[in-house]
Amino acid sequence: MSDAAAKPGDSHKVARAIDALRRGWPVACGDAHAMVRILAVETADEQSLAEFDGAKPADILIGAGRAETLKLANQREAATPGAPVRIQREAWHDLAAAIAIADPAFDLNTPLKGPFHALALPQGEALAAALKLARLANLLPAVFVTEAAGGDAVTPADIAAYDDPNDLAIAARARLPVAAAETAEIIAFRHKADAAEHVALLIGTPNGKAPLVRLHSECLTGDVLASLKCDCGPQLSGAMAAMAEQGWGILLYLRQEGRGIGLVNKLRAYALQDQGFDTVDANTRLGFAVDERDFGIAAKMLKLLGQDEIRLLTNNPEKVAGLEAAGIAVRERVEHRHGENAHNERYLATKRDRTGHQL
Ligand SMILES: Nc1nc2c(ncn2[C@@H]2O[C@H](COP(=O)(O)OP(=O)(O)OP(=O)(O)O)[C@@H](O)[C@H]2O)c(=O)[nH]1
Ligand SMILES: [Zn+2]
Repeated sequence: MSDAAAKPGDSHKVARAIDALRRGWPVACGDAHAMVRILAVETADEQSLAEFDGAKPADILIGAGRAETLKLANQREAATPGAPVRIQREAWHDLAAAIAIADPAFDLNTPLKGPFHALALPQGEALAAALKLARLANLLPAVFVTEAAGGDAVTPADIAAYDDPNDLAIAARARLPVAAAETAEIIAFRHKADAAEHVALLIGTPNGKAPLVRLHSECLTGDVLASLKCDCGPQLSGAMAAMAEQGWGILLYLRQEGRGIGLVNKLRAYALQDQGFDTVDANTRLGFAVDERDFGIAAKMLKLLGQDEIRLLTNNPEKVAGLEAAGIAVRERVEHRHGENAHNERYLATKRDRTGHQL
């Protein structure tokens, strides 16, 4: 098997695998212990599935949160919404049926009948890595899966190392006067594996004190379109105003759209919210964790800026814990409430009641 020779944490292989999944091409994933081949359900077509299936139809791998909606219990780690659940493919599971298993959008119109049979997961590590690969590709965590006999594969170790915050570096910086503050500097960061460029906006002038910091996760709908479904737009401008007023602050604009599930999946979550599910249940019904973000990236950005003691504008204790775990001392949590309206009332109530936000 050639992966014994490959260097661990091979980001080229992961990048190629992500690209392949998005294009609807099969990918081999695993190591010397267990290896599988996968094909993303969302990007498969009749022909690619027929080629992939071979003599025995490939099974379907989904996230445990989605499996719960389908009334499927996982044998392992059923409590983790993102854990893999392997469904035995039955004769009636054609591509359309597989898409209905993967995507909850049509659950209410065409309830899935089942019964579904979950299989044991002897290749658990390879299967968990396969689902992480689909998530890194911003696809639904749902893939066709079949055993692979060996050959060149992307390994769980490659995938685990792929989004390592230590691979982040400052790429460019320039003065950027903004409406909130004429004295400001923008700094762009690049990650060797990821095309998404994170940004820091330094507002005002360092004064030797712990800066006021805001971790803002990208929200195209809120930041650009002024969506009323969330509080992101007003929180963004509110953070810049607070920093300008204090004379020294750092806004981190993190390219973690939709709490890390990507724009398309966030809009799928919105469609589920139109059906009555809240923001937490919408994420888990899609097979994602409630929050897929990794605040290690933000911590690394702060360290590259020479700041390891901060005051944080947030209502989310997970942000404080995530930064502290990554070596940033959060000296103070500063409440950050902005932009409540009739459309985001339920969203904010869900944050307060179900995700521990201090609202
Ligand atoms: N998946 C998903 N993401 C959402 C939803 N609504 C907003 N978001 C995303 O949530 C992120 C905004 O989170 P933040 O502003 O960091 O808010 P927070 O984690 O609640 O914490 P604070 O605002 O700091 O208290 C953005 O990436 C949005 O795109 C939703 O219903 N589903
Ligand atoms: Zn938003």
